[in-house]
Amino acid sequence: MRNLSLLTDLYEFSMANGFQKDMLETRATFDIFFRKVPDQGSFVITAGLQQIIDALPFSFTPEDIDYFRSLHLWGDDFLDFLANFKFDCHLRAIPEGTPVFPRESLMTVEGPIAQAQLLETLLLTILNHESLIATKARRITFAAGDRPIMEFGARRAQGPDSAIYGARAAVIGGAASTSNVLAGKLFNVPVAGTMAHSWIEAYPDELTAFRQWAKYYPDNSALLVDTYDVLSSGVPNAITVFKELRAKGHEPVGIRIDSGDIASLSRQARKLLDDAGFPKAKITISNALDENIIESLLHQGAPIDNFGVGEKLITSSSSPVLSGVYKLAAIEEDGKLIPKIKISDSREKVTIPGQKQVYRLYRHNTNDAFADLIALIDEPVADQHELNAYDSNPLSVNKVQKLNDFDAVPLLQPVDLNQHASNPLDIQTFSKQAIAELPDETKRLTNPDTYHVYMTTKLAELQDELVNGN
Ligand SMILES: Nc1ncnc2c1ncn2[C@@H]1O[C@H](COP(=O)(O)OP(=O)(O)OP(=O)(O)O)[C@@H](O)[C@H]1O
Ligand SMILES: O=P(O)(O)OC[C@H]1O[C@H](OP(=O)(O)OP(=O)(O)O)[C@H](O)[C@@H]1O
Ligand SMILES: O=C(O)c1cccnc1
Repeated sequence: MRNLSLLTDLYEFSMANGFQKDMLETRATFDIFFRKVPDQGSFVITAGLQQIIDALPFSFTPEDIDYFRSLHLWGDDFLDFLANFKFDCHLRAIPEGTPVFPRESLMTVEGPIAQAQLLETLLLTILNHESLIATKARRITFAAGDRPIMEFGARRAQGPDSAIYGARAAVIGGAASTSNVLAGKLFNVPVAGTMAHSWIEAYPDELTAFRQWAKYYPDNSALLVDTYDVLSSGVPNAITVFKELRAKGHEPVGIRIDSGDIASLSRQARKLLDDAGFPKAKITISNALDENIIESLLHQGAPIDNFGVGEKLITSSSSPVLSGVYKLAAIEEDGKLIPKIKISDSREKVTIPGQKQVYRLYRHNTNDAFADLIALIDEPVADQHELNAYDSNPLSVNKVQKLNDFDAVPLLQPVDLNQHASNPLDIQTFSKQAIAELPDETKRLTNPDTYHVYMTTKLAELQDELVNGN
């Protein structure tokens, strides 16, 4: 694992330098949350916790300290502090794969303020990226239904890290496999793929190219049929090779189409394959696919079995930013954590103060989640079945709601920095279960219904008090 301790903005060090002088032992709590869901969806799939665990505890090497010294920004006392500090931050996080909603904390950091401040950029870059791609993958796999999505994006990702961790996040969000071999090795997820046009172009003709492929991969013969002409050349040549394979006792896998009008080509290719006696040969489609094109193709009745999805998934190109933020929620005074708030010009940006817990509320004795609730950490929410709740969205008109007959399950859990990494496919399974618990109206891709995130009365009053008292 690379040392990512310096992957932070300069101002974090500048602040830590001052904190080290003014409040060395003072502890603080920071929250990570976001305000807007990409693609106007209703929820984000959280991902990236494992990479944060891998990057911690952070520390600085003698070379790092030499580099800091060369900047001539800070004195020896701060450089000694950086060289010698013992990591003492405690993280709580909502597990990877969980659907999460605006304004609720996905992660909290509690620790000496100079250390906790230094974590901001690193935690955000990891969580924002992986959660963004897991969320996009969830949208794409939702559109595809039970048809597998192969993640094909490495070549179009914004650099190697986005390709590698994006592939992991794509699997968390629902992709069945990745074409990225390094991601396959690092995260123990399935790798899969077909062939490129270069394979076909390299041989004297398409039939020879298909035959050679079938010779080397008799049981993995997904042939790319659109190099010359799908219907007059690609599919007929594939059928010829499929017949030869079957004569030798191998069942062909199928074809891939990567251009043209996919609905019409897949329909005609299906008929040719069926008529030739290959109803089980699968049709894989690729070419700048996303959830909208996939929905449209399926709506057009295109007989597609698998989708290969690259650039629009790995870059989340339609909505390429998840703006998770890191905000101070409490700071120690006289041995107690005192809630803090950020009030800004825009009501939307007022933060929720204090050390908190996030609960998923289920209708009593069911797995039907209907809302989330943010509470102060020491409120006994899990024992209650009735309460007055305040919408955490400052723009909401129906501020107060009476909630009753619910079970509350806490979502933020302590993070063990030594915890064993889970397989992304297991996280995917967990994620699907957690999504299944949400109301169907909140899951549709277009104009999903709002899933409410409430605050307890105590928390709402605290927020009001701090807004009015400042
Ligand atoms: N029937 C269809 N309905 C909706 N979208 C389609 C359909 N057929 C293809 N598409 C999508 O339309 C977009 C453009 O397709 P087109 O074949 O013109 O792509 P292209 O990139 O120009 O082709 P090529 O890869 O040959 O250069 C792609 O994103 C493709 O997935
Ligand atoms: O379109 P994506 O969703 O990113 O899927 C991956 C693309 O990568 C390959 O294209 P290639 O690099 O050969 O370029 P092409 O667009 O000319 O096919 C493949 O044939 C897909 O079209
Ligand atoms: O295996 C494939 O078919 C593949 C892999 C990456 C990009 N495009 C296609």
